[in-house]
Amino acid sequence: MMDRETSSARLPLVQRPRRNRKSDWSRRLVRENRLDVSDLIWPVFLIEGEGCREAVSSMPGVYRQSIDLTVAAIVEAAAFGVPAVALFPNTDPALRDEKASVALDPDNLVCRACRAIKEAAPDIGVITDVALDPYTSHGHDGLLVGEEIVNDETVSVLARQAVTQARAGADIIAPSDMMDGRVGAIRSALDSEGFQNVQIMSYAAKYASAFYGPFRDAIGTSKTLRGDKRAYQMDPANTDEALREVALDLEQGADMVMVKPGMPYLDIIHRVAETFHAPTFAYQVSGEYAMIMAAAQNGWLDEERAIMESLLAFKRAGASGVLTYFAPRAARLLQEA
Ligand SMILES: NCc1[nH]cc(CCC(=O)O)c1CC(=O)O
Ligand SMILES: [Mg+2]
Repeated sequence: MMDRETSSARLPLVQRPRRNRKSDWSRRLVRENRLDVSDLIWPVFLIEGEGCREAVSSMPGVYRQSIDLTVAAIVEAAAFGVPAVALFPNTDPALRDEKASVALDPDNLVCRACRAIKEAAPDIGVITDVALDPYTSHGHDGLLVGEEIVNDETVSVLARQAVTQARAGADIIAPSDMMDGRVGAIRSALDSEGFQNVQIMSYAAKYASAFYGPFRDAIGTSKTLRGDKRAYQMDPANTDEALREVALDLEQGADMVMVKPGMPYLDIIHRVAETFHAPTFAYQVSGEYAMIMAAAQNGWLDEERAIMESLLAFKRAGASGVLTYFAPRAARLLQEA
């Protein structure tokens, strides 16, 4: 029997939320969200050559690799069940020009990689990036005329770039440029070339963010980028505008939409998912990757726990999946768990 003093200290609570947390089996039983390998899209960086592998110094553990090594890594990721990869080329600076000519070359790095991946790993989805920044001498996503990134002229190049990628076997075209009207133009260009089944994942709400820094190191645009991208990427202060952007892209034929960056924009992901009920993806961008890795390398964070918690947060916010440089690692951790 309890003595009078102890029992009088008991709070008269009917609800004790801690009861459900008392053991692992119980926590699993009431868990609301789960991260699954099928949620992961792996962005990879390409370079020319054979057997070539270069570290991206601002992204510890991430490499730019030639097509052969990329294909081998993707075969492995596919075996773990990663459903899709996203390709980003580091173009030889000598090949970059004002018109982004290489974007339309059917034998550019991305197109060759696409064909090689489709051949070696036919069951993984290949996502190609539509934007001109890997190909322009000034590092902008569109054509620069005077001081302006011109919208409509850029859109017609983007539509041709998309068709070029579809011909190389791309499964999903992902425009990351933020020009107005590009989703509609890409949809009709794809359809008129017989690519009705090629999907569009639109970077619908992409913000002008400081968190893209390491990515620009990876594709070699940090040094060449003239000015910034605020005249086409969104103002980090805005939410309603993100909903208007998403609405426009869905009207124009986007099959999936994306919010980018990820963790600082979980509120946007949540509102987009709740409002449109369309497949909504988050991009955990290079700067987010760099933050977690830098803190972990300093011993300030538990690396694996921080990775998995950050990814689960996207699911909780309502994302259908997440583009993350941690994809192969997270896939392995999920399998071990
Ligand atoms: N088309 C540009 C593009 N596509 C993907 C990223 C960033 C991805 C990342 O930071 O991981 C960017 C950077 C930018 O807008 O300058
Ligand atoms: Mg838009």
